[in-house]
Parts: sequence; structure tokens; C-alpha cells
Amino acid sequence: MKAPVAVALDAPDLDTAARWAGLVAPHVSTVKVGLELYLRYGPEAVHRVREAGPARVFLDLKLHDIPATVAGAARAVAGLRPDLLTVHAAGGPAMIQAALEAAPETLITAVTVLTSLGKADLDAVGLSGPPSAAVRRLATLAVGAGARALVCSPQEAAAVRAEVGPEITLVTPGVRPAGTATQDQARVATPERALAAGADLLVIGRPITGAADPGAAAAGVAAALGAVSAGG
Ligand SMILES: O=c1ccn([C@@H]2O[C@H](COP(=O)(O)O)[C@@H](O)[C@H]2O)c(=O)[nH]1
Repeated sequence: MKAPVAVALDAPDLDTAARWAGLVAPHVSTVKVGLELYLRYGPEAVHRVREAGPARVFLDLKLHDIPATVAGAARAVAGLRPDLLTVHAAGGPAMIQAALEAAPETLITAVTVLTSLGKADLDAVGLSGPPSAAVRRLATLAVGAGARALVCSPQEAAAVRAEVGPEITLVTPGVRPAGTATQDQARVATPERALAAGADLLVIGRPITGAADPGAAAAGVAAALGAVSAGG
């Protein structure tokens, strides 16, 4: 069984992203195409990483606009058949519903509060209180609108799980293997802790793709999580 990990393919060029996808696909369930790759290469980015190895494709575009625009955007990428597609929960219930209707075959995944934001950042944008309160509020809103998957940090995963129940898929970026740099992430935990807190899919980018051997790094994370991967 592959590890429940989405490797963020945040590469400056498509050859690099496809190479990483090929290296990690034997070990992880999912590869993630984000804004950097999609804005530069468009649908070709999805096609290339899908060709590179057997893994689910997570299209992390974090759509956030008026409902009609998000519906159009979700429809525009639905034909690529991404397994997951992100929207911002803060776009509100009508926007989330618009995405759900526009891409019914895709797991629309609502981002609560970006994992790069700490308490001081939230205070600065007028969301005072602990990050977990804003995360839980947005999680409840998104699930109420029909979302079946959420993004939160591993630090809130247990609280969100308690709030939304066992059926909702929890996706957690902000995952850092012990001893690795947090970089621009603020609310982090190790892969083991994220899984124990109830996360279903751990998003890990630079700790894997920045390693000398991304395939070995992915295999190491998979082993730490108890997954047996095809590549050994
Ligand atoms: O709240 C969020 C939502 C999405 N992301 C994305 O996850 C990866 C994380 O990469 P690392 O290199 O492991 O930090 C990246 O693609 C983000 O766009 C997130 O970090 N936080």
C-alpha cells in the first residue's frame, strides 16, 4: 500500500516536475500540481505528471472568486479529471456549491486557513483568536455547503475531525519530518503526528523534492508511516 501522501510538485519547469512524479509515485498515493506549475504550463502539467507514474492527481488551484467565476474555472479543469481540486472556504457557501456542481467527479477540497499563517498573521488580517477557531468555523461552513474534503494544518486535524466526523477527508499540508526546516510554514507537525491526529492525506513538498534523492525521501516518509511501497 502506498503512503497517504501528496507530494507537492512545486517545480520551476515541467521536466523537473515529471521527474519528481516518476520518482515518488511508487511510494505515495498522490502528486500535487499547484499554482506555479499550472499557471506556467496549464493542462499540459496535469498530463505530464500523470504520464510520469501511477498516482492520483491533486490540482491545488485554491479557487476563490464569485460563484459564477469559480463554477467556470472548476468546469474548465473538470475535463482534466483531477482527483482533488481546492477552493478557499472563505469564498463562502455559494462559491463552494458552485464548484461542487461544476466538477461533480472531483473531490472539491475546501482550504480553511493557510498553514503558512500563524496567530499574528491572522490578527493582522482581522481574524483574531487562535487559528484553530477560524479553522473550525471555516471547516463547518464548508461541510455545511456540501464539501467532503478540507485542508487544515495537522495541528487542527484532531479538532476538525471531532467537528466534522469520520466521513470527511482531511488533507494536511504543513507536514515536516523531524529535523527538517519549517521554511514558510507556521502550523506544522511531523508525518506521524499528522496521521495520528486523523489526517487522511499529508501534503509534503520541499522536504521530499528538495532532497538529493526525492524517491528515497518519499520512501523514507512512507516507511515512517508504516506503508509498504512498490519501490522497497
Ligand atoms: O494551507 C495550505 C494549502 C496548501 N499548501 C500547499 O502545500 C504545499 C506545501 O509544500 P511544502 O514544500 O511542504 O511546504 C505547497 O504546494 C502549498 O501551496 C500549503 O502549504 N498550505
